[in-house]
Amino acid sequence: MAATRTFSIIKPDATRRNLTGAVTKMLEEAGLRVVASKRIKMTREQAEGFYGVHRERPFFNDLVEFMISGPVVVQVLEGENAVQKNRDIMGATNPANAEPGTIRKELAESIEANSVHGSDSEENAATEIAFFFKDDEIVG
Ligand SMILES: Nc1ncnc2c1ncn2[C@@H]1O[C@H](COP(=O)(O)OP(=O)(O)OP(=O)(O)O)[C@@H](O)[C@H]1O
Repeated sequence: MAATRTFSIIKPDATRRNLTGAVTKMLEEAGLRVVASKRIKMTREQAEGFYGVHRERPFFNDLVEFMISGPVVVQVLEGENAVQKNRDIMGATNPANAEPGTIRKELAESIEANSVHGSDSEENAATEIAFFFKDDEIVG
């Protein structure tokens, strides 16, 4: 099967606790290759745009504040079935419900401060990658 791509964010709770390496190691051990990576401070406009689908949810404002509360690492991941592989290693949104061995079970703090984001479809992955990366920043 051909390699596909997904988009990942290492969230501020993880960068704050120096877990960028630990998260990346778990992604790599799950069979994903990091083909682009940069550490950025998201602007409010970026966070609101990125999470626009959640605009009407009660947790939207807190989520935006959290995502701009510190640096994040945005990444493009490549591998066979990359979207699903990443969702599997991330674990459930709420770390309390996540399987042992997943990033959120092992490393996350709470349902909001849950250490990672990962695209939920190939279509969204393409949109999210284009939101943060130019084509020539991705080196497969
Ligand atoms: N009930 C909630 N309270 C606070 N924050 C929440 C809640 N539900 C979701 N979030 C936050 O919003 C993000 C997006 O929610 P979504 O339902 O899309 O979860 P997800 O698909 O597992 O996570 P992500 O989109 O970040 O990969 C979650 O990762 C989490 O940080």
